[in-house]
Amino acid sequence: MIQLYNVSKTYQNKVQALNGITLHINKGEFVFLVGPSGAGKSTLTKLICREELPTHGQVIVNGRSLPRMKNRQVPYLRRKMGMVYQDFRLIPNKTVFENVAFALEIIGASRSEIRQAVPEALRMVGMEKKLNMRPYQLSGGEQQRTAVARAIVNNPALILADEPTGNLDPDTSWELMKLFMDINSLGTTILMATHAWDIVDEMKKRVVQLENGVIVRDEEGGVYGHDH
Ligand SMILES: Nc1ncnc2c1ncn2[C@@H]1O[C@H](COP(=O)(O)OP(=O)(O)OP(=O)(O)O)[C@@H](O)[C@H]1O
Repeated sequence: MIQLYNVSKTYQNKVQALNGITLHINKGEFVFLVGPSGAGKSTLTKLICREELPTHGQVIVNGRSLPRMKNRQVPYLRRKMGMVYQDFRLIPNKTVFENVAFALEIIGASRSEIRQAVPEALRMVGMEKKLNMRPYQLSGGEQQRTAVARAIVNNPALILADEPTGNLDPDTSWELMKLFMDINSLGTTILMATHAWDIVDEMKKRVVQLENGVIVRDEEGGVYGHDH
């Protein structure tokens, strides 16, 4: 599903964020991306959703080469992926329902598709009773659940999550992780950058560790590591 070959990324200010990364992720995997701040985790996720382009190397997602992809094809790539961020990124003046529906509206879904898919996604994350509330009326955990509903409403093959529990307390973080596990068990591939070492240690999934822009460990059933 995701193949990176010898990928490097140097930003315009000459900071080299990634240096010769080769990584393959298969359909259905759950992969944690760990490593100290500045190691290159966010940069890696940005290359996979083509928010950034590599300076060198190849990035292939769903069989398509992203560096070669034309800008106008990017929306089609993004339809097959859902993104979840640390800061939720909900639209403040839209309700829970409208936030999730918006992900479908921008890809031209019909009203009947929206009426069917949005309540389904909200049920999956346990937000079906709060569909008329706005983000400021919700707890952090509820906001992130809404963001997860928005990420899954289009049935994506892949979810990219960048520190999704970074703003949540431990109990809420665990509830969210259970939700990600449920989504993964239905076949969705998940790549999650995180500093939540206790969650990584407990879940025993594949762990890819970055340090200074290189992969220093790639381990099935791994733990977070020693830098915490
Ligand atoms: N848009 C940018 N322009 C210039 N440098 C950047 C940019 N984005 C990231 N960097 C630099 O690239 C390096 C890797 O950053 P990145 O955000 O990928 O790390 P990270 O592992 O996600 O860190 P954190 O855990 O703190 O989120 C850092 O040195 C960072 O300052």
